[in-house]
Amino acid sequence: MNTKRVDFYSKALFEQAKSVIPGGVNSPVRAFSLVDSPPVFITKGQGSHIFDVDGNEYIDYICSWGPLILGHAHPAVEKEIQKAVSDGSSFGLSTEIEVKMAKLICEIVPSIEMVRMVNSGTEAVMSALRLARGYTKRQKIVKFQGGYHGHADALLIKAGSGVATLGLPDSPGIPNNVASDTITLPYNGMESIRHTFEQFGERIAAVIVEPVAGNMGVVPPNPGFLQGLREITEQYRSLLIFDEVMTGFRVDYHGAQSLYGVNPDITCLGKIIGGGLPVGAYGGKREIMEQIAPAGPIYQAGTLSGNPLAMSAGYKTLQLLEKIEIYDELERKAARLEEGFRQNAELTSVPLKINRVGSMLSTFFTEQEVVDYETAKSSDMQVFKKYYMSMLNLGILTAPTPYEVMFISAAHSEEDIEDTIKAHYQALSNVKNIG
Ligand SMILES: Cc1ncc(COP(=O)(O)O)c(C=O)c1O
Ligand SMILES: N[C@H](C=O)CCC(=O)O
Repeated sequence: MNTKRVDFYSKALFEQAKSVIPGGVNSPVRAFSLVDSPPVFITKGQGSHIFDVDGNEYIDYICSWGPLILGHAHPAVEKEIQKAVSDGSSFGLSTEIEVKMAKLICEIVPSIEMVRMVNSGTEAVMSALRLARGYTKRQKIVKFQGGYHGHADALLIKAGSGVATLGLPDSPGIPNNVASDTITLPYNGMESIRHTFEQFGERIAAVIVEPVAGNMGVVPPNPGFLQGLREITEQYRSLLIFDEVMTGFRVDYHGAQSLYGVNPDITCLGKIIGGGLPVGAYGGKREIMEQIAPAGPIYQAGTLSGNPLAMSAGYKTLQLLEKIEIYDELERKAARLEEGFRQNAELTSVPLKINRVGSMLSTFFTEQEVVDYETAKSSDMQVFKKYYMSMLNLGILTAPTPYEVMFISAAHSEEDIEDTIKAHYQALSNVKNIG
């Protein structure tokens, strides 16, 4: 671990970047704006560790915001990508690996009978909404406050992730008529869902939900919440869309839908299924999926969709994840991290709530249980900033906002976990000024 972190080159690069890239970054969460620090500029990742242009080394819990469940530069995944690229990087035509990938996803994810590959989670969700609206011939969509589903117009409303981090209201540029068809409700708030369906049920095309919320920090579904959504959508013949872009192959090999025993009509995937390359997918019941062109009339297309490099990296990743021990190991390491963090909070008397589902973990500086966006927002930002910079200076890289997740990967070693717990103790002590 680092003893003294320098950020000279990161600072200089950020200054250059700001003159040619809006805000100096290609995605807002990378700007580190909340923690008043220049962002780290990365040179390479290896296993659980990542290195920046200033020569700092960190234990990485961002893991590319979720895809790297096997860690950076996994040798078998790297080999598949190299093998694929030597035959050409894109054809814009069909390949065998796309068929293998689709078959594998249909085998693994319980509710998926057919799947269409796209290039990002945003695209997957955007296409799933069009499909839901086209299939049901209804307009309205229900989403949850603090839920993030990418940056499609219809869903960039009361969103989590970078939108919450920057404290932005709903984004300018979204047509009023689009926004007016999106209903936002509190996560885990079954009462308000019932009420909404009583009012608008016949006009609701779909409810979209992160089955474990991960873009306001981790917020697990209350017992019965997902089942409740399934029942009410069936009752009103609306579709239930699980956005498993983050949770798919992360909280369970078969997805959150298997973990909680609820089958949605449509599932959105991304992140892990690309093995670190750009990807997305949406899939579901045959009857619904066959509405997509050219099988049906609902149009959706993509020059790079099913890209052979992304398919090869993703296919190999899913094959490697099939070993049940991987998820047991992830659970064990994440549970140890949670336990260490709890002990540190007790020892330092820092109010801390920890939410965790499998290898997704979040900490909130609050006394309140975090069950939705309102309670997530009770996390003390000043404390977070101080804590965050201490962790970074101690060589632990986590998301620079409480509205994201710590991802534990198969590459994190016992030593990494113990080092992180020690750093956490030091960071909490700094917060209390007792260290
Ligand atoms: C749950 C969820 N859905 C959708 C997205 C959008 O995916 P992408 O960033 O690949 O467009 C993300 C992450 O960004 C996500 O966490
Ligand atoms: N929370 C986002 C996805 O999960 C983080 C990735 C991004 O927006 O850059």
